[in-house]
Amino acid sequence: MDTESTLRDLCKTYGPIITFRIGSSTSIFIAGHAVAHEALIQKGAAFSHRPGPVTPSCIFDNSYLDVGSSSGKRWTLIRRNIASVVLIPSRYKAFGGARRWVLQVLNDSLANHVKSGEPVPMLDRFGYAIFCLLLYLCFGEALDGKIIREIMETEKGKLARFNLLGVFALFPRLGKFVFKKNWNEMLELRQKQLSVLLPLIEASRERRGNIKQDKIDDTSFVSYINSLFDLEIKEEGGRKLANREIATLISEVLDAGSDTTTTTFEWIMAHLVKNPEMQEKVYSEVVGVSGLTEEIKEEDLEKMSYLRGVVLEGLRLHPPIHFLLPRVVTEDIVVSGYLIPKDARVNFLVAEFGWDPKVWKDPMEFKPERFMAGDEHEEFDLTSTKELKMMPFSAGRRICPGYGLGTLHLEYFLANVIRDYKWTPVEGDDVDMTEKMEFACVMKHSLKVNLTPRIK
Ligand code: HEM
Repeated sequence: MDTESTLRDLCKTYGPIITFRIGSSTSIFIAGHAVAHEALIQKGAAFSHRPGPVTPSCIFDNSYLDVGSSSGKRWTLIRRNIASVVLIPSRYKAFGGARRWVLQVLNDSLANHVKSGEPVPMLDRFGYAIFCLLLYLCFGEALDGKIIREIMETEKGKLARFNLLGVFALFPRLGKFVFKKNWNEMLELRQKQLSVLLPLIEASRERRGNIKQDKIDDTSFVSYINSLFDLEIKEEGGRKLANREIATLISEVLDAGSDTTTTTFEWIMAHLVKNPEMQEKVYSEVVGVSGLTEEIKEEDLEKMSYLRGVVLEGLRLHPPIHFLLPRVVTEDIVVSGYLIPKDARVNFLVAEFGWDPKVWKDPMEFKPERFMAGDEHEEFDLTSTKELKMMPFSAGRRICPGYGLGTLHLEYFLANVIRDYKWTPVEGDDVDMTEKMEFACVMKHSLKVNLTPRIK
């Protein structure tokens, strides 16, 4: 039995909050909706510090970014900045040109598969497309395919060793001694990462030259890198970020936005392949709103309530992240009657919230209708401000800054690929829904499907 299901069972037996004490350190896991809502939304300010590295790359550089947020300042600055680029809908919608380009990249690769008659490995195809898109968001331009592959390879290599990062951060000397081979592999990956990213950053910096800050209003297109060039670190005399630090931050967005979106997409496609009638419903809705061949616009997606239900249901049943980035409380606080002592590490059983039978009827079934008109979850609020029912993007001050962008990407690509192709299982393949925990919770056996173009 794995740690997560053990924790789930303990919560079922002993209540919504489980405390472990080892020596002087306290770890707390929260599974109750009301407790989590109060902790993250009402008392979120007390949960503001994070121990250990904030991102995988932080353990490499002894820089401003390295700080495990002991003052919270690093996080606040970086967090506000990323939010200013990806959280404002009118601003991320301005990346429409990039989405169209990536859709073309995806379509070309799917068309090649159809020609070859081979089943399509979904994770790989869609994963590459999302990477292209995130790199566009970071650099403000379409990068060369070879460079994209190189960056993707190093980021994947780092994420594959994600579990060891905590060890290196908490026990730097011992960790590097005991896991010497892994540490050397990580250093090699960091070198590779820098060798690709630094020249790109340098070229962007040169291009930007003396141009003053982009006119930032709600609708302007702001690439992430330009927002980083403009950041000033007040605590260090107003200095600007160094190129290595910028590489780290770009890598953070790539890691946070790629596997999460790709994995959710794969799970959703798996359900739609298993349930062809649901796939046909999505198809009819998309064609009804956008027509058979016209471009699917962002405003069209807002009219597709079944598609939205499919995406929310995918996020509920298969949240890619099962534990949040760890928190430490800054003062003794009482949450829903439970005392959480200062310095306790707190985490949340993310998946458990979406699977709770007290909140969700038939929680383990994939039912997009539960989010549609007439259902009690019709007005579902992904940010959990009023009530917490599930939290695939977390909740409160630290909610994923990419939640709007992530759902838009899922809706946009699903609408397009389902309108263009009928997706069917490979003969003899049952579509295995077994989970496997990596950086994200992925399908143990990656989805392979056959595609038939809808319009010949
Ligand atoms: C389906 C897609 C996605 C899911 C399910 C998801 C989920 C999450 C979760 C659970 C967290 C942890 C929050 C916490 O600890 O409270 C997180 C953090 C983060 N996500 Fe996402 N995410 C997605 C897509 C994206 C995208 C597209 C981007 C950016 C382009 C992004 C950027 C980030 C960043 C930068 C953080 C760290 C925030 C911080 O340090 O406070 N995510 N995400």
